[in-house]
Amino acid sequence: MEKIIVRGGKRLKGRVKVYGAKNAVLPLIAASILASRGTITILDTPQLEDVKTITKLLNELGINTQLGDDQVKINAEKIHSTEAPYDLVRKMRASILVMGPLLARKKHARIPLPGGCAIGTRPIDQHLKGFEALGVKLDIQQGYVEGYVPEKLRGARIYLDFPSVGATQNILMAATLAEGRTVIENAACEPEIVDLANFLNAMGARIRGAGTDEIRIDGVDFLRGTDYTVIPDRIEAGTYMVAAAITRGEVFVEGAISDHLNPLIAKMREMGVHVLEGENGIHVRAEGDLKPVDVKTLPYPGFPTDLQSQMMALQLTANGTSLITETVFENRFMHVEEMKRMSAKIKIDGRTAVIEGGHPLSGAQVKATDLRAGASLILVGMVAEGVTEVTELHHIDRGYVNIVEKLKALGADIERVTIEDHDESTVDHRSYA
Ligand SMILES: CC(=O)N[C@H]1[C@@H](OP(=O)(O)OP(=O)(O)OC[C@H]2O[C@@H](n3ccc(=O)[nH]c3=O)[C@H](O)[C@@H]2O)O[C@H](CO)[C@@H](O)[C@@H]1O
Ligand SMILES: C=C(OP(=O)(O)O)C(=O)O
Repeated sequence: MEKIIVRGGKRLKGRVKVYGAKNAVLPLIAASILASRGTITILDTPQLEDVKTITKLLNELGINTQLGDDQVKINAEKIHSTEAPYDLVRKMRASILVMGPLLARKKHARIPLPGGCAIGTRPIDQHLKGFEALGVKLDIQQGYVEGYVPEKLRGARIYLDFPSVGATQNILMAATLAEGRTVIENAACEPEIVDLANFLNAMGARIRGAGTDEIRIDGVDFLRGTDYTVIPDRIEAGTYMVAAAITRGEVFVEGAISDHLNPLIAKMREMGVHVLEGENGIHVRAEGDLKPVDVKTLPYPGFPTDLQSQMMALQLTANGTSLITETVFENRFMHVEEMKRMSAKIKIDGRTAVIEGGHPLSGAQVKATDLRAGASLILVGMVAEGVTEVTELHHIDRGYVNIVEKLKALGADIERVTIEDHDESTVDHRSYA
């Protein structure tokens, strides 16, 4: 078993560089399925477990991939299969993003239903509604969703009931090769959507309006390979910004794009954290008392749910009562019970967490209940008295490369260790996403 061991009390200082965005690169890799000519190279690709999982998934479809140190090369000229294996999909919900590209390219896809996960039920009804509007026939049986295109995909006007990031991406990808115009209304506006549209346009697609709530796609006959650099990870950047503030340190987060992080920057400033937005990154400095602040998670440009637990860690160090209302996922407070083991004073009232800041925190043995929860427990550990041990690291590895090394370089007392565990089963029963 692996653990991250943190000893609290160190002030972080220095410079940390963010990698390419997990939530941008996964859809780009899925979208590569659409390129029937030439090779795609995605630069600044982070070496995350999720990236390895989706490239393996492409390999299962017969697609050639080469994952290098900071790039992935994909040649999807030949595709042998249109069925995604359950073992890969259960590891990573973003696997569902291969469905739109497969339907567009091969007129068929059979994908295991991704199911729920720790943070919520996460249905895919909006993805499926979009596919049906484009002319896909769907059949759901034995835990799989199967789609086929009897004739051609045809452009349509699709209104999303909620601006789902994944549904917007899946429909956008399918529509690139549909006949005529598709309009996605109430589309998600996240920077990762804009990045996907820019990537598809570089492949020869005709997409306008990405980044607004109405995206128009005019179908083309084929897409081709291109070289493309993925955007920096705003959630990784935000995590290091909080790491600087929570330890009352001073850190330059290189590569962070402030436009992508406006809600976090605004809330940190309300708390009294000094945030300087530069061209090449964001400088964060904090000292002394911080003020409590109320936060509500929302689709972009609102406060991101993926930074909710990290923000909660910071609120624990503010003087007074803060609130967090989680409106995106119905069960994204799993970290609260773990934080309570570290003496955090938090109460949950429905979708709102009431955080009593300013009380001493103590190190404890805790487990990462999901990806961002894992990061937030490390953050609390950095200001807790004594030793914190975080387990279930497979969650953290889905989204953070070298988090221990990066925090150590900033001065944190942190290490990752492997403990012999004789009772451990040899069968991997872990569910990841
Ligand atoms: C790989 C990736 O990019 N993951 C991100 C993506 O996830 P993901 O794309 O899964 O998130 P969505 O925006 O789709 O989900 C938001 C909400 O919509 C609901 N919903 C979604 C689709 C659907 O068909 N029906 C439905 O009800 C979900 O259950 C959830 O409550 O956006 C989330 C919201 O910013 C982030 O937290 C995830 O990190
Ligand atoms: C929830 C997340 O990812 P996923 O959608 O892949 O589970 C995340 O990145 O915080």
